[in-house]
Amino acid sequence: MDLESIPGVGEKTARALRELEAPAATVESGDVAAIARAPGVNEARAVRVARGAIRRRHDDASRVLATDRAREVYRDALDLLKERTVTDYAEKRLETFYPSASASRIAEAQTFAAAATDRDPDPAVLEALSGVEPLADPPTVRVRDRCLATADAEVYARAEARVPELSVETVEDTRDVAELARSYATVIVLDEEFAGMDVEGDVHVRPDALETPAETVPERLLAFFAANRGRLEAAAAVHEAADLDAAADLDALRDALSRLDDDGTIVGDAELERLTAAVDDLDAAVSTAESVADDHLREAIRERDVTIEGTDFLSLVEQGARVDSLLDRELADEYDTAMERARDHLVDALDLAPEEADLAERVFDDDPSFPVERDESAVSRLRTELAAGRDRRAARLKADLAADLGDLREPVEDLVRDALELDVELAIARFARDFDCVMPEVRDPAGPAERPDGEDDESEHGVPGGFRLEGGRSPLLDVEFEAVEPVDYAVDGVRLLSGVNSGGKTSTLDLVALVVVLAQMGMPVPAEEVELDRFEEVHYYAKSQGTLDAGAFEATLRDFGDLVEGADGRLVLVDELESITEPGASAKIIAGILEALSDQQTTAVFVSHLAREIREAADYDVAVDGIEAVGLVDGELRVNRSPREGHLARSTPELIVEKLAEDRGGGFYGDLLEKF
Ligand SMILES: Nc1ncnc2c1ncn2[C@@H]1O[C@H](COP(=O)(O)OP(=O)(O)OP(=O)(O)O)[C@@H](O)[C@H]1O
Repeated sequence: MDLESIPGVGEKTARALRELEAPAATVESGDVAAIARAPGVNEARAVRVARGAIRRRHDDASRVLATDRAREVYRDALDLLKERTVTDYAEKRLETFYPSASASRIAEAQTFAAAATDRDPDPAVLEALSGVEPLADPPTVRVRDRCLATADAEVYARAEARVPELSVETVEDTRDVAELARSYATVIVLDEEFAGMDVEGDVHVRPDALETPAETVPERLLAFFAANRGRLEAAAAVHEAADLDAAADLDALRDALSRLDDDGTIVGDAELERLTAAVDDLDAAVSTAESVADDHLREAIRERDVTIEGTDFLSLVEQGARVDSLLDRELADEYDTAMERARDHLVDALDLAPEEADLAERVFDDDPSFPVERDESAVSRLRTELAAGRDRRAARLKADLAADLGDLREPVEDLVRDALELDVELAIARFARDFDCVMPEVRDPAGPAERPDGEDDESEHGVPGGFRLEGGRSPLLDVEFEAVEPVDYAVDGVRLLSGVNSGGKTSTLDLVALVVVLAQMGMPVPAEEVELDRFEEVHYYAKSQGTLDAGAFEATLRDFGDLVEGADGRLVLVDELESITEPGASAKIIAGILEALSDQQTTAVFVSHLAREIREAADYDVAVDGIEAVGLVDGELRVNRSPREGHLARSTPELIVEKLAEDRGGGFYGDLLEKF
């Protein structure tokens, strides 16, 4: 696959991605953590790469978010979802969902989101998720008692690259190998031609050693699993709590992890522990054994009358003969007992096996002496034997464990990824529950032939183009979600939206934008029912803060000039454009924009307080909807939040004048009311 054909992937990123084990599959998987393992590719870039891969898959060059405010709404939508994740992974992964104008992309994302909303966001699962993170590669462990050897320069280079844990040595002949065998406990020769050589030491000829790293450097697997223990245990717990099918055998995984220490060494093997302790305690145990023997002898001597014959006494004095000979003769039995006790102590204290006990016997020889003396060379032999036993056992256990872990290595990648992906799904599920969402119906927009100008095209759903939402409630309002009043609104074509102050006009535009953006991301939307055309672009303009100076005004007019050019398939939402300049000019400008848009397949809502003036300035019959006040209650307006179609809502001042006129029975207020 040509990675550079992914939108946004240049030569440099492509090169980095090629370092991944399976570049094409990884990029396509959307697994942002896996993509971010490419050197120099951070998470933000990984998200862009994953999105680029989605775009390429769907041949989707759409740029739905056409204005700053539209992009803000997307950020808000994303935040609502991201707030409901547990893991960083899921936060990043959610960013791969973008509002698209591609039918197949929206359908794909909808399938994912629909399955996600069926998930149960059980607190136990969320709790377990808190420990899950993408698997990490621990730093390379250096193994110093083993080396690789080869006579071939190419093999040498390959070995260095593939097995950085071991030294790679160059050998020319068997003599060189023998030399290495004296410095390393194990030598692995990579060249076939050395097969059958007769060299002393632990030397193996294994031409496949580079292809079987689990055997060659079991330490690598052990270090990987040790470093990722917490994440793996958490991922296993997530699968159990969520009752998910696990990609790896969880019992086997737990068993393997229980045999592994955090530093990558083996634990839980009684024999290895015995041998390790025996080596460590050998010196202390021999000293204690000496004391045991000495104590016994001291006691025995103290209680004994020893008669020395004159000749013996003479030889003691004259020839410097040792008292040991006396000991031997006089206390032979006691000495034997003392030695036996010393040996027994050694065997007991070190928990020695029978063949080791034979070696231990020799630590205390039969030559009597007082105090008792160990045979250093026997101690050293025993130590060598025990250490060799320990190392052999450790190596075998490591190899066994590595074989078990080798079988788990790939499945655990899936295990962790599935747990992390579950977090993505649960965030969507929680979003859908928290805001009573529904899956919207995103329709193919009718082409010009199907929607002839000026005629209503009643589609098979009974609704013309544009959008129709029922019971929409925006989670972005400044009131508690429970207090948000549902809004129904359907728009086909170009509309002016009038309404009382603070009636909810801006909030309605926000709701429409949010619903459309979420819908085209493939996500559920906060409403009871929603149908919409698939929009090519969303142009949302927020209310400008005050009148613009000449330069900014010109720039804004240019924006709208561009907007009305080829506006087919666009959703245009504009909030109080009149605030950019003085009201008379504003009404004319808005009327002109509406005219231009009404000739096209555009869905537009312009919020304005100048609906009447705009209508007068326009040379076609501008459709006006209104958010109307139901009345004034205790000085506060009660409004119906759902815009009424074809209704110019009265303004707040008009409503207040009307109330005064009613209260006072006409008069000045009655005359004033006439003017509206
Ligand atoms: N659907 C709703 N449910 C509950 N409260 C709402 C709803 N819509 C709007 N509001 C409340 O009304 C306030 C004003 O809404 P908004 O700013 O949308 O009104 P507006 O008609 O655009 O006002 P203005 O004419 O002053 O620009 C919001 O801040 C919110 O508190």
